Amino acid sequence: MRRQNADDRTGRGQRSAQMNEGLMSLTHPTVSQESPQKAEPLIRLDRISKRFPGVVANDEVSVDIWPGEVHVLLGENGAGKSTLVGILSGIQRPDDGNILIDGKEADIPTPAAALSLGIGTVFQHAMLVPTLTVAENIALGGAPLGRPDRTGIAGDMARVCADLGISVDPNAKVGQLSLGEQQQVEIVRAVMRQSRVLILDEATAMLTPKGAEELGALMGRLVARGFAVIFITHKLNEALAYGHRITVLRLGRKVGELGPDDLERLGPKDATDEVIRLMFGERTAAGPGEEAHVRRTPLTPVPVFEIRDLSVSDPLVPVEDVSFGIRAGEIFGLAGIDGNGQKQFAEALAGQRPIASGEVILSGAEIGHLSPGNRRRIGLRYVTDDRLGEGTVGAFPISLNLLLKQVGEQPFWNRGFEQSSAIADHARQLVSDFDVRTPGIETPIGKLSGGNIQKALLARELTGDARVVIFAKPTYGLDVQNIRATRDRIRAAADRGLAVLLISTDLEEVLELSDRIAVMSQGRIVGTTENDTGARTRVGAMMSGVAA
Ligand SMILES: Nc1ncnc2c1ncn2[C@@H]1O[C@H](COP(=O)(O)OP(=O)(O)OP(=O)(O)O)[C@@H](O)[C@H]1O
Repeated sequence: MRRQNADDRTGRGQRSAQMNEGLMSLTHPTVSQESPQKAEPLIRLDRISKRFPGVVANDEVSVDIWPGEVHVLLGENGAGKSTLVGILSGIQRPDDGNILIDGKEADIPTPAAALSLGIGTVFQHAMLVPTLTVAENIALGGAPLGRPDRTGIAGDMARVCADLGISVDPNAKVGQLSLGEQQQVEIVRAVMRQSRVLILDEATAMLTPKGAEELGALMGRLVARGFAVIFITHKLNEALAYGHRITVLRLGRKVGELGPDDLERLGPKDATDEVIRLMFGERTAAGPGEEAHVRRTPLTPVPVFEIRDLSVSDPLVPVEDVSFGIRAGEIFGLAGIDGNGQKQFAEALAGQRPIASGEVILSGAEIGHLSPGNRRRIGLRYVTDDRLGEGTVGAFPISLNLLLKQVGEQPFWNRGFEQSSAIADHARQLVSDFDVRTPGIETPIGKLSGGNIQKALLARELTGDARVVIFAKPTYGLDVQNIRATRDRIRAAADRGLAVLLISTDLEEVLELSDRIAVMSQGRIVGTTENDTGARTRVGAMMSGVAA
């Protein structure tokens, strides 16, 4: 892990003056190199609030963005980071609060407005046209620096690239560049459009370790030249290696900020501990009925569901060598930041994706070669997080959706003929048992609220001869009541003796329900722990890429 010295970090170092002259005159007439840490921040977000139905994504968040600093935004999935930068980049409008740029109140109604205010955004997946060259992409959407001609653009680009230490061929087709190089092109484009603030939203998430390191070094060079960088990451080592200031968000609120002095004083180890405490520390607000995890039924000694050395091919996140077992009555939590292979893993277990190698064993029998339907018949159930896409057919009535995985089977179909009264009886029973609020069983399921669709999915997957249930992000996007109802169902399923795999990006949920917890990162299990005292910190550390 590399930390820059204080001069580097504030951009006050001697090297900046001459080195930057060319670039600064080209791009940055307003940022003073003498004192980037002047009294006024470049951007002040003042008590910004943003609400979505059922959730406060940003709750009076105040953040100052200084030139010459990489400002890291940290927080669990759903903490409110993307909403906050979305407000800055003109994608979202705040409900309350003010944005000040250079001390003056600013309105950012559109992405174009953000650009014209000097705020550029670089996304995880580069937003360039792959069939065009680098220079053509840079010229797209308006000529940077008022230069309509290609030669002029190429000249400006060469200067910016040279100054930032980037070597990209302007004539190369973007589709042939690595993702890291594409992001560099986006940064060059933003600089050439006179951006003063660069937002990098999980820009390192898809990069190789080398690509991430190069991007980190480039961020360092940018801030040394007086730019401000807002960097969102889930990796603590990156936050501490490249960040000069760290703001931690939790459940939409700002829960802490470590400035350059704090980071210097604490050093990497104590700063890591402090950030983990802020991100995952004591529960801030217990929801109704939330309580510490209590085991209610004794577990069987032998796992009923076992995964041995399972690997799943995937171009983005391959799953590698995953092994664990779940006993009847046990809830095994699989925590992790979204997009770390959980979906690929769950789909492979459910039979929706081929397994590259390894075994899936249910009650002693290897089932990895079985179709999804046959896995279901022997008791394996999968509650997908894609409720409307993969889990249900929106235009079909509830009654049919409740039987979607049993179409053609007795007693609901007989020699290909629908048995309407059996289907209706079954639907009425489940709608009543699972409290699905609907005008009727013939209502298209797509017309129901998210919470009621989830109830119908649970009804379908938890009834019959279920023995193992895999839940993928089961409460994602639900309101508080439906979250409670879903968690109660999960616990009740385990209490009935089912083996439960709970895949969730919500650490509170995993801690509330699980007996044991594993963390998946980049397709691998990076650690497993009992859900006992200290589990929160251990799991939080593993989720942030810090060894527990
Ligand atoms: N367009 C939207 N409509 C409804 N809810 C939304 C919308 N955008 C975000 N949310 C909700 O707002 C909350 C904050 O989301 P946000 O994406 O800002 O978090 P985040 O910290 O960026 O998470 P992640 O690390 O997963 O990207 C979440 O509960 C999310 O579900």
